[in-house]
Amino acid sequence: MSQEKKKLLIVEDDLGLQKQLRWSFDAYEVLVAGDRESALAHVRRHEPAVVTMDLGLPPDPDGATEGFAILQQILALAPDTKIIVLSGNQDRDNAVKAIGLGAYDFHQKPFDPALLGLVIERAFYLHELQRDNRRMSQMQGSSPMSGVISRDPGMLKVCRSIEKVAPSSASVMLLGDSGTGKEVLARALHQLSPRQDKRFMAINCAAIPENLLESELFGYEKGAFTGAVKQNLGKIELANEGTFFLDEVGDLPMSLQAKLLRFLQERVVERIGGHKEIPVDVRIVCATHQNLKELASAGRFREDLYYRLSEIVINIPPLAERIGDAALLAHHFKNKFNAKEGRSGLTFSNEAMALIESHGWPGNVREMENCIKRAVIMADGPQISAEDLGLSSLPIEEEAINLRQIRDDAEYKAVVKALARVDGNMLKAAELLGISRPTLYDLMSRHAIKQ
Ligand SMILES: Nc1ncnc2c1ncn2[C@@H]1O[C@H](COP(=O)(O)OP(=O)(O)OP(=O)(O)O)[C@@H](O)[C@H]1O
Repeated sequence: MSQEKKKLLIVEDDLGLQKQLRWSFDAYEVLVAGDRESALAHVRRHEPAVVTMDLGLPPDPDGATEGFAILQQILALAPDTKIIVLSGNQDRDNAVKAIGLGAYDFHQKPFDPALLGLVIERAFYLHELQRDNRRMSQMQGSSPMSGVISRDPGMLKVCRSIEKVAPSSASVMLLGDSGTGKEVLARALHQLSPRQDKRFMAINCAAIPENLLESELFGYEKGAFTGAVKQNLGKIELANEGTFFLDEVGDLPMSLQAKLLRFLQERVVERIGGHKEIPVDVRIVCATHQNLKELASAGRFREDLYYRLSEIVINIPPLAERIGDAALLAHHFKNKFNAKEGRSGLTFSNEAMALIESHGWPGNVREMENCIKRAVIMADGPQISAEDLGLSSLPIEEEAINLRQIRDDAEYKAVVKALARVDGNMLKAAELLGISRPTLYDLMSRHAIKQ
């Protein structure tokens, strides 16, 4: 099946450069425009996700007024378009101004095909990500994933994995720290599976004493032990045809690990005190914050059970590693508790937001939820102050959201990391970064990085 090529629009009046760009990026469907009219016609007709453009275009080939005008018109027509400005050495200021007008990035002429290729690839990636994100938020309310608030690429990947594995019957293991949303995701998986109309039963292996856990899982017959005055079905049996969620499975005692394994192999349960094998059809989802592989090699978790439970493993990133999610979730919970507490219009002060963004959130989303709940109750005026959050750390310097600064920081970090990884070998570092050696030298001198 032929896959449709992604569309890249090149706005350039120099015929030689047009050709060069077309050749360099033939992995895309390249559209070319030499002036405003044809550029806008292509945008209307093909809606390219990424545009590269020269600012000096007729009727102002030596200035940037026409380039700026086209840039603004493209963004007015298709605001999500990622526009990469190709600028000469002398019009760097204009390129920066173009970023201020909404361009995605700029790249210096003469262009380096490998480096520009990377920038273009990243722009397509970002465009796709934003489209997926919008699709997700449009589905809000109707999709089982709507309860999972995130814009972080890692977390969105997790959501996509859940959507992918949900229709199968594979057992899924969710790995993540406490409060990262393992249960929310397990429920979403159930809702997206063909078992959605049946029960979702959950049990937390760490919260139930060992002697009760067995009867909770497998049930018991009347008279099985003192106090067993009537028959009681276990959670596994109750989940028949549905999904059974074993939270904190790493805390399952050894004796029950053997019993669970037997169930997974034979798919029958025997109630305590009973003599009948009862067939049960459940989809198993489990979760833990522990390193089960380590537990297995330390002899505290059965390896055979581990492999049975982990047909598909999904790693959930901690909140501190999710880009932009702290602020997003804070707003989400603030709106939720505002509505609950009847406090409309409550906002965060700048200091409170800076603190939210800089806090490490060791308790992840649960800590955030509790913190914002408290803050909504504590806030006196129309704003939530940093004190209302009740967090011990003080706000650190406000994080930069200036695009240029962020890009500079990222560039600096990538170069330093690449050099460190290859022990200072320039050729290898350039290869790793996907740029030419001269470009690497340029970057190093710009960021004052010593060889
Ligand atoms: N991405 C998210 N968007 C919105 N709410 C979330 C998200 N992740 C978690 N929550 C909320 O945070 C709380 C904790 O989530 P959950 O119980 O799923 O975490 P967990 O990883 O299972 O925790 P534990 O390991 O301690 O059982 C819940 O109230 C849940 O609704």
